[in-house]
Amino acid sequence: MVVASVDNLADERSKAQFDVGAMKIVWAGSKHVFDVTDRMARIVASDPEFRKDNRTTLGRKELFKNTLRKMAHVVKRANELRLTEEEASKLRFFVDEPGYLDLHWGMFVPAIKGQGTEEQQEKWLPLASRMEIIGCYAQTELGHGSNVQGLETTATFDPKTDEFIIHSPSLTSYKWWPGGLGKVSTHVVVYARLVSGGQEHGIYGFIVQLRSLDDHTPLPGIIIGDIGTKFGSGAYNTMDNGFVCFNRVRIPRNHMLMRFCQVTREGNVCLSDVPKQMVYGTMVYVRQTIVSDASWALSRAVCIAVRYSAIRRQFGSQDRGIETQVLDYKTQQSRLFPLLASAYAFRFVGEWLKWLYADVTERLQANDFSTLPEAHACTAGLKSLTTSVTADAIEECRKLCGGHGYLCSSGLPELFAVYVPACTYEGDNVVLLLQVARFLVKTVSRLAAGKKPVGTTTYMGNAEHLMQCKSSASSPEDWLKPSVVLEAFEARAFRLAVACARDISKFSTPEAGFAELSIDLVEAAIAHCEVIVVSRFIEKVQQDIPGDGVKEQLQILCFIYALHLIHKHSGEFLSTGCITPEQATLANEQLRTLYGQVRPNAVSLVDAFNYTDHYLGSALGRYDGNVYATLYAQALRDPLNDTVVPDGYEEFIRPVLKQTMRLSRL
Ligand SMILES: CCCCCCCC/C=C\CCC/C=C/C(=O)SCCNC(=O)CCNC(=O)[C@H](O)C(C)(C)COP(=O)(O)OP(=O)(O)OC[C@H]1O[C@@H](n2cnc3c(N)ncnc32)[C@H](O)[C@@H]1OP(=O)(O)O
Ligand SMILES: Cc1cc2nc3c(=O)[nH]c(=O)nc-3n(C[C@H](O)[C@H](O)[C@H](O)COP(=O)(O)OP(=O)(O)OC[C@H]3O[C@@H](n4cnc5c(N)ncnc54)[C@H](O)[C@@H]3O)c2cc1C
Repeated sequence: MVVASVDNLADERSKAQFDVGAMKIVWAGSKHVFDVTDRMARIVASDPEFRKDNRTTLGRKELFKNTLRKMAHVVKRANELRLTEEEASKLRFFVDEPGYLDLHWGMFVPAIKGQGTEEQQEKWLPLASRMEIIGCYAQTELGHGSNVQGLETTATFDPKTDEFIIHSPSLTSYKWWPGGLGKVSTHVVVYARLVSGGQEHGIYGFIVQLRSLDDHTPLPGIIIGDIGTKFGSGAYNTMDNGFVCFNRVRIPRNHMLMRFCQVTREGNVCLSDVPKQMVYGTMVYVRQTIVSDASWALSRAVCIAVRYSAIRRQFGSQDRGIETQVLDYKTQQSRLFPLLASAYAFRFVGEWLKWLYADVTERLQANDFSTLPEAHACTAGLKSLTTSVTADAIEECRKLCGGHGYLCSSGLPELFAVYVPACTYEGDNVVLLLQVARFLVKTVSRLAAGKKPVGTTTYMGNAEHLMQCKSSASSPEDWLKPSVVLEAFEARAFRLAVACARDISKFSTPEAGFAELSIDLVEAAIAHCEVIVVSRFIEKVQQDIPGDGVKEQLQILCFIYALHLIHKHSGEFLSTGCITPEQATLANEQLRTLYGQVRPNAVSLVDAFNYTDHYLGSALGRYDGNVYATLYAQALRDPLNDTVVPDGYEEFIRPVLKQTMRLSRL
């Protein structure tokens, strides 16, 4: 059935004022990445084994088995097609189903690469890459997640046998949450308190075998299982997040990951000459990948909401003529276009963070640890900012799709349920922002001592100016000047950080001040992270960007991103005196103009994400716009529509009707 809605998207596409193909390359990062991504997405989309439209209707056991089947198929296809690591990881990505492979490749392997000695890497990495063992990452316990130093699991060295004894001393010490642990993994990197010679030496990673490689039963001393059903239908329930209790489980000494700390045959603990925080390296790595993933999740939700908003018509017609596309309503634009702009902003900051991470890793390998605090602050802060915004944005996109957004066939409820734990895992977002705040307060106090700030805090070196400057914006157009925008963001962030540092010093101890002012500190941390995102976006749009009109569109999105934040945080921009109420009004006026400019390009800007209908998984976001027929077809496929008269009629409907009839006769 061809319906009028299909034409809507073709019309929209014909209005584009830029080269969509060139934008696709910018979004992907390079022609090479585009080609790989496109090919892998199509392989997944065309393979019936990777069907996912029934996920929300399956019970937990069926759902999990279905995931196991898909994961096995991923491994088989990757081998058959002789995929490179880059290709295989894209293939897994487009399968779009959380499963043990994510933790095996995303955390177990990186933990060994980052924390293992060369010898240990030589032993374990080939086993892991051939998938002769399946691994996961167990740090969190029932009683402690955020507070890593509070972990209770012990790894006690026994010099008599040259082994570590891994032990869970209490219920609260059971490992709890690790993905892949519950039912699948054969091995785990466990984080535990190292004890040797009766003394504690801090938290380190240990490789422990969990299950027999012959029949998959748990090894002696190990009690293990799944922690139970999680939020949402389908969603993260494809993953076997698990618990494990270790009852004095013995492992060879060389199963401790010893890159940064060695325990000798005699039980002596030798720390290498590196900061102890290097043990947290896997978290830094994963946080960096989570920032990149945020732009994918956000762009996916935005793609659905933009396309549907172009299809959906409400009101505005006289005598039953054609109604207005909801995308034309300014209120819809003001909710949707900042999210579209944020998707691009996060994509670029994610790419930059990848670069930063690679740069820091290179320095660490050369024993230069100077950039470690900044890498920690950037990954923690941007992970927090981008995941919080993305989770809220997915929910906003659901509302932007009206009632149909609430249907599982819109793809949005499941996307939200899968995505929202990103605000918690790899570090609770508030806890991580407090880490950024700690870094900022330190930077401010170093400034006072005459030290020059570097990296993303370089702007703070301009302290005197940032404390005094008043924005020069005197027309809406002035808000299109990068220097005007940047100055406002930098001044707000700096003034908030300085106020926190000043107020902390009024308390009896810095710790007391930090605890009492933590609400302000979190706001200062967000403001600093927004400086990073805005300045990276501005940097991006100042580069040469090939393709007709591509740069112009990105400039529009960049200013939408910045100006919507000024609007959102106007209280802070005003109270810190960075802008006046009149300038805030001018910024808003400019924002409205920019919405008008993005409007004709909106559908093409989401087409540039190059998502397949399989990946989107949404009746509302289909490329061809055939929304209503698809909604109807999917409704008919619902298990409840298998029969016309429902199961339960005889037992539960008929007696009620009969009873009602009896009553009405009385
Ligand atoms: C579909 C395909 C997907 C593919 C992607 C695959 C990836 C899979 C993605 C998702 C699946 C979900 C998997 C989830 C896994 C997990 O959740 S694992 C568990 C993660 N847990 C956490 O993140 C815990 C959070 N807590 C901490 O990180 C720390 O405890 C802390 C909050 C940072 C506090 O640490 P601590 O108490 O030791 O520290 P402080 O006293 O506050 O600080 C001491 C100094 O150390 C500095 N510091 C802290 N952390 C780091 C670090 N990571 N790197 C460098 N430096 C660090 C801190 O700033 C202090 O410095 P200072 O003294 O100079 O101020
Ligand atoms: C889907 C999912 C997958 C996961 N996968 C893994 C995995 O593979 N491996 C693994 O080891 N772990 C995993 N985790 C666990 C995850 O890392 C932790 O849940 C996370 O680190 C948060 O810790 P928590 O649960 O202890 O939260 P808590 O720290 O208990 O947080 C509870 C509340 O307290 C607040 N809070 C805590 N400390 C402070 C503070 N200092 N100041 C102010 N507020 C504070 C938080 O903001 C939050 O609001 C996973 C979790 C989820 C949800």
